[in-house]
Amino acid sequence: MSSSGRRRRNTDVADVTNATETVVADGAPTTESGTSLVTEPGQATPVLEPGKVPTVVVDDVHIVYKIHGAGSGKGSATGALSRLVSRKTSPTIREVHAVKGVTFVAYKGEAVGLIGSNGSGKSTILRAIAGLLPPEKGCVYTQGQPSLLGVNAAMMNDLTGEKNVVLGCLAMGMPYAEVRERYEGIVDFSGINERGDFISLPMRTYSSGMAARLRFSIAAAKSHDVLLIDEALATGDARFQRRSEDRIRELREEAGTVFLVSHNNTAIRDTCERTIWLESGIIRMDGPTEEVVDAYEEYMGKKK
Ligand SMILES: Nc1ncnc2c1ncn2[C@@H]1O[C@H](COP(=O)(O)OP(=O)(O)OP(=O)(O)O)[C@@H](O)[C@H]1O
Repeated sequence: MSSSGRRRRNTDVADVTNATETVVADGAPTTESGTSLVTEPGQATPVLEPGKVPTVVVDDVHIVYKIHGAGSGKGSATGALSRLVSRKTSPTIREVHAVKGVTFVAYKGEAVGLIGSNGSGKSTILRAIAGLLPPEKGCVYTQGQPSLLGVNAAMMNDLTGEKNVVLGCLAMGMPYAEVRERYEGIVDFSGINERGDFISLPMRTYSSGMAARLRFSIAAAKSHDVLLIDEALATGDARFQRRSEDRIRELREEAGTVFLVSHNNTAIRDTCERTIWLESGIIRMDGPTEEVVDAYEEYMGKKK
């Protein structure tokens, strides 16, 4: 496996194994079957861990956003004058190096929390795992098709909740007969109809919490090899959060891997046994949730 280049691949476990075998060949521990990996914090290459099945391998990933037209002074008279004088026709491109050499491996049946202060790169790494952002350098390997569930995930605001449930399920590849079968369950889980027939109203009439609940309910209706959740739990009320946490546990038992990005440390503690702490695009800590969240809370306390 090459760990450089602007590439992202979806591979099966066998491909992941083959890919990582090359990387770990020089002295890193491998399993007998060679099918699983371990990552140690700050380590540059993913390493195999015995007896586990890898579902996501993030290998020295760098993500750089390029912002076009972000040159200083753009739009102002002085900016225009300086462009005229310097004869520059195109405005400057600015780069934000959001993720800087992140390496880790996630396994089947794991729920992994992603924490860190604002702008630390959590959502960016999630989008890279989902295949929505190409790495500037490094590779992401995944088992199956990862599904990203974010509070901003696209829903058709002018369509009713009902239509969005059907479209969302079809978009996840569910056959129409199964959508009809699961429809009631999804609406019940979301609790949208608890205070009236809201499901027949356009999504634009929903509060952000209601919309997030419906999104979660649609995504959670299907088993995913890799489910990526960005803050969805933070917006629901306490009862819905408990229900979502239970569902996340079930999804993990159905053989998937769940990633949860959240500023709600209680949700992270209750849902994930492993947590990765990112700061300024770099992994600061990766380990058991209790240890990592304790260290993060101490860091945030000190920062105040
Ligand atoms: N579309 C974008 N274009 C340019 N820069 C971006 C874009 N999205 C994010 N960034 C930058 O990348 C960095 C990481 O952002 P990201 O959203 O991944 O952080 P985060 O840890 O999820 O933050 P938060 O906790 O506030 O949601 C930040 O510096 C941010 O300004």
